[in-house]
Amino acid sequence: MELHSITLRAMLMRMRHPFTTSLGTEWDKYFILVEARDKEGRSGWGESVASREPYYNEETVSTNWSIMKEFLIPLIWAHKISHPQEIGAIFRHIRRNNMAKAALDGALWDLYAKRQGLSLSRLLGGEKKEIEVGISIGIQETAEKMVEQVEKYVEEGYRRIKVKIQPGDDIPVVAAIRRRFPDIRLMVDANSAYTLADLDHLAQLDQFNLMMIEQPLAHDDIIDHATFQKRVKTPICLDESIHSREDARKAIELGSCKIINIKIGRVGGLGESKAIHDLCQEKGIPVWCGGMCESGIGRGHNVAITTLSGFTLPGDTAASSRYWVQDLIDPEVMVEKGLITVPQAPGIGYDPVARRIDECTLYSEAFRP
Ligand SMILES: O=C(O)CCC(=O)C1=CC=C[C@@H](O)C1C(=O)O
Ligand SMILES: [Mg+2]
Repeated sequence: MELHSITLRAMLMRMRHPFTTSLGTEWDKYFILVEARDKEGRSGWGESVASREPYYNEETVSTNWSIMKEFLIPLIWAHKISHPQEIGAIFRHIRRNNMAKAALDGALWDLYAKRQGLSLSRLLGGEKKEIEVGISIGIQETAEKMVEQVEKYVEEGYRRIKVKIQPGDDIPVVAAIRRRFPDIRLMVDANSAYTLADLDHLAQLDQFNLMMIEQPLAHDDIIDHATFQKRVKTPICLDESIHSREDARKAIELGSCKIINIKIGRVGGLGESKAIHDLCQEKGIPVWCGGMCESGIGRGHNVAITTLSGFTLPGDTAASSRYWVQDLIDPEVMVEKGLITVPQAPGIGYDPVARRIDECTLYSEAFRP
């Protein structure tokens, strides 16, 4: 693949509604968009899911920008890349910075798929023509407001509901949802808001027949999660703790979880996502695709990876309209009765809209080999 340039854009998109988790509230979306262009003028697109602040993990928009500029983009220029599957190895000696790596990796996979005339889904080996999706609902001021939100998304047809919890906003909220909806597929995500001292309290969640409890304990833990998993019958799902296939292998061996949330950004790209998927499939661990409130570009990548057969649980890739008045892509990601029809056009299959991208660009920088 002979590249002409890589352009980074710092983007700002206003969110329809603020999104609150135990980590804080997001009011708008500040992120990096990557465009990799080949000599024939085709473009591949990727998105970094690092945020303004290092709360979800240690990465931010500014650390991603400098890691890409100083280290990752020069590594791309220094290698002849014939298939994007090679990128993982090219970046390997740069520790972590997975969201920066994944953004460049994603742009190169999209570009490669377009050059081959293949959808990204097919290139990755995905088979599904449609994917089942759920939604992630942020913490609300009251349990009643949470029930209203759940009602809205159940009516829209989402295939499972995930609600954010934190100490003080947990058991009564879940109880209120269950009273109103005894049978929906329901799960909770704590974003590491609890410790081992909360185990008795958290064990009360077992009475609600939840699909899973996502990342209840520390972001860097797999030991205490194993202790907790022994204590509860509800499956534990790891998100923040899993950065690689190796992390997944160790967590599975220890019994730290029964389900894994795969986020392409958190694990450093599509190659590593696929490796975790393959391992989990071999070990009988169901996986699903997490979300980071992505624009349409990141959503497109999420849709493509979800078509792999081991993604047996609905993910967090909701419709574009869940966060955006107007997305960056055409057509937007649409969800009907909880299903997304997988686009068959080359690459991610959703076209970036140049005017919309320009409107949201704060600043940009182009790099040439
Ligand atoms: O709608 C989405 O994209 C999923 C939103 C979501 O749940 C999350 C977004 C960003 C950071 C985290 O709090 C998080 C998650 O933990 O899964
Ligand atoms: Mg999570």
